[in-house]
Amino acid sequence: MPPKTAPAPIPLTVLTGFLGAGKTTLLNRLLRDPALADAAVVVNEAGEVGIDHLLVEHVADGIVALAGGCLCCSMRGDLIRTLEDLLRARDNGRIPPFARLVIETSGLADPIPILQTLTLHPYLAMRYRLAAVVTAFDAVDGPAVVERHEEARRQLAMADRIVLTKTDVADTDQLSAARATIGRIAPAAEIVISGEVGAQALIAEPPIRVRDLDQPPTGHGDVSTISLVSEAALTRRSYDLFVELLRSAHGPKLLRLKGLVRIVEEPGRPLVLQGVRHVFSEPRFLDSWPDGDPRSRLVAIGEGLAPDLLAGLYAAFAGQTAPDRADSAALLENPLAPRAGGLFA
Ligand SMILES: Nc1nc2c(ncn2[C@@H]2O[C@H](COP(=O)(O)OP(=O)(O)OP(=O)(O)O)[C@@H](O)[C@H]2O)c(=O)[nH]1
Repeated sequence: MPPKTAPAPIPLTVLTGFLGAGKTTLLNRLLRDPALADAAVVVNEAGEVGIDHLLVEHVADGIVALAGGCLCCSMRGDLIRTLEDLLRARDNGRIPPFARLVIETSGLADPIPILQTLTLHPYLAMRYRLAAVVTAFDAVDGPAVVERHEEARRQLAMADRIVLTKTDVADTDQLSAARATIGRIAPAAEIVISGEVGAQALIAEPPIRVRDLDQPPTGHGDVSTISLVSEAALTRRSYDLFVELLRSAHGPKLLRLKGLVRIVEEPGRPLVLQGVRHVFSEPRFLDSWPDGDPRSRLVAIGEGLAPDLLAGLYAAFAGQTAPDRADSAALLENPLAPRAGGLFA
């Protein structure tokens, strides 16, 4: 019998970039390309409640959601298990033999511990081959974010390829500043424009480079993630007020707010909420609840957020009154007044 040869390692792309930089939007578009039809995708989110995998529309069967923490810290063991499980399922024929793997990290991820795990784990390093690190970089906010968040700086520094996002809304000065920041932190990285790239942005392999992975993990400072799951629905009007209040009273602290919201007037389909720092996208409805679960799910990531901020505010606007909780009228009158229960602590 001829000796068994080891299977060729599966190319793996790490897609990273800070909170709201545009990773999921990019991935969603590129996965429609037949060149990525045989890709498996792992989506990691910092919140307990996963949202992103529900918004990646096209390869639902090939997507694994890893919510509940950052791959760079609490979830490293889960990443290893997930990648091993995928291999086992592939080897046993339980899932199609995917030909490449894309890992979308959470926006808060320090990429260095993730790259350490992928390149130093004996079994994973044998079965997967790091093909490229691709970083989504917000052309409008990116430079300021890099100054404040070490995670964002490392995401740039580790990149083989940087996909500049939001160039459609950036002015010339912002574009120059974004390119200058990249030139300073990642001078060797290839730069491409989000709206102009196809699947090759995730597939093409740059020349092999040596990265300095011998750096201690960066913490996430005072940044915390809070989540909410609720069966209660908001009316369109109370939804607008809820978001407006979050934005006006807590905007400076919020790095990211996203979710699916159950709306009284449209019970059959969720409204998608997307906020990145002070910028909120126009609300849009999906055609249906992506996983058949018609509950509102929200995640907020920010600095110094009170743990019960989302739950308290949402309940108030959904009309769920409680003795120790301000109702929506009181909140609108004075959103910053301290409340029993510490809603605005
Ligand atoms: N104008 C504009 N908006 C964009 C672009 N890319 C993403 N967005 C918007 O930015 C917001 C965040 O986009 P996502 O793709 O969810 O960002 P992300 O990096 O996956 O976010 P996290 O996973 O939460 O870190 C959404 O409202 C998108 O519609 C872009 O190129 N141009």
